[in-house]
Amino acid sequence: MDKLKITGGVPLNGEITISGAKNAALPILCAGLLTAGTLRLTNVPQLADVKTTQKLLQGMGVRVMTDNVHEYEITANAITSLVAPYELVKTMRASILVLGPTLARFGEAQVSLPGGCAIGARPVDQHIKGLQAMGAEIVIEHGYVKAKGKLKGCRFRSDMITVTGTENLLMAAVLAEGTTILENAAREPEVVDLAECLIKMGAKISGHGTDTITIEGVKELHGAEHAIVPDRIETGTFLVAAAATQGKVVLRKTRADILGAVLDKLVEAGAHIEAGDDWIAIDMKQRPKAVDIRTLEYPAFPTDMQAQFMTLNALATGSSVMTETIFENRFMHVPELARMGASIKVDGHSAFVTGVEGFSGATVMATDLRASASLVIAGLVAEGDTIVDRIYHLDRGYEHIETKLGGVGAQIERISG
Ligand SMILES: CC(=O)N[C@H]1[C@@H](OP(=O)(O)OP(=O)(O)OC[C@H]2O[C@@H](n3ccc(=O)[nH]c3=O)[C@H](O)[C@@H]2O)O[C@H](CO)[C@@H](O)[C@@H]1O
Ligand SMILES: C=C(OP(=O)(O)O)C(=O)O
Repeated sequence: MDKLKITGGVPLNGEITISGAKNAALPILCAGLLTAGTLRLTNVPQLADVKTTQKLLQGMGVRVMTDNVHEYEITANAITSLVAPYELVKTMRASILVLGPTLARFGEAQVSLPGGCAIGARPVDQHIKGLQAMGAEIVIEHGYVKAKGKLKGCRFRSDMITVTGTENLLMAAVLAEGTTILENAAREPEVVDLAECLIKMGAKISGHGTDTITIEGVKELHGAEHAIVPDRIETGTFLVAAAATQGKVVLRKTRADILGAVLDKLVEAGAHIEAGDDWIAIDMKQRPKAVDIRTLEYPAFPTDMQAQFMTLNALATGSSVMTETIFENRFMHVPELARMGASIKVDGHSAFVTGVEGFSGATVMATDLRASASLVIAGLVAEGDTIVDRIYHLDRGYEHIETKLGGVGAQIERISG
């Protein structure tokens, strides 16, 4: 199992190029199932989750051509299986995203139920309820969601806002007969990116980016070309890393307009931020000030940035309250940060953080992606060496994190094992 070794204490300085968003690339790769034409994608991040999606699609008979860097061509013109097996779904929950498009195009699909994960139970009941509202017959058997039927447009209001749920239903609705209205829909930029790609493929969609998406079903979609939106969470992670180390960094090929809540909190913490069309610069001259955080659906503060801000708050002057409202168990980084000297008390959905002047390096491990990122940031600041174990979580969502951080001065190396 690979590890990262980080020797802390160097302020980050320089430029980092941001990759395409994991959470947009995964649904958009699955959207390739909706057409016999070729979907050409650029700015696809090189991530373990993208490779898993590639395997999943190939296992269904989809032709996936890639330059193994950032370009993919997906052609689903000779499907051989309508099944997403447990072996792949268990390594990546987002595999559930093949359910909607496969059912919509082929009238049948079987996807292993993802089950819970470290950050919460994460059921997919709303995905299922929405597809049933569109006329699908669904049974859960032997751990699989087995769906069949011809989909018809409907009005569906989900019980809560769900990102992949909205994406699954959106992909199902584009080929359903008639009009579908998705109410209480997720507004995340990755949902918008998927909708824009589907429109290029011939789908009729309006209202994406609002809480009501209207989809007029079409008979078939065609091939298209699409560039994946920049990763706002990777961007935010490097911004926090720069702030925590009191550094000065420019992030290229990214977008400030989809990072509003995160940038506001960095400014509140004392960072100087400038941004242009496709870059963001941060300059942090002093120890951060503590900022209260409450995670919520977009456009509010993202749950996927909570752990990284916890590290920043743990090093700040003053104390803060951080409330997690999206996932019921997303404080797994707290005991690991405590091993490095952080002072954090958790009570229910809130963490009470008292800033300390510094951390000391330690061997730490995490059980999810963003928790791992928070530990890397802590290691960049800590005195001495930090070993971050189980970095397969990081490799799911950060492209060459050690190379990118090393390029701005961090002393970080991957130890293969
Ligand atoms: C691949 C991807 O895009 N992952 C993102 C996506 O995950 P994901 O789409 O899985 O997260 P959801 O938006 O669905 O989850 C939000 C909340 O709704 C609950 N829920 C969801 C669906 C459902 O059918 N029933 C139900 O109860 C979940 O357990 C959770 O408590 O959005 C999350 C919230 O922004 C992010 O943290 C993830 O990075
Ligand atoms: C929770 C995350 O991802 P996933 O939904 O793929 O587990 C994340 O990206 O932080």
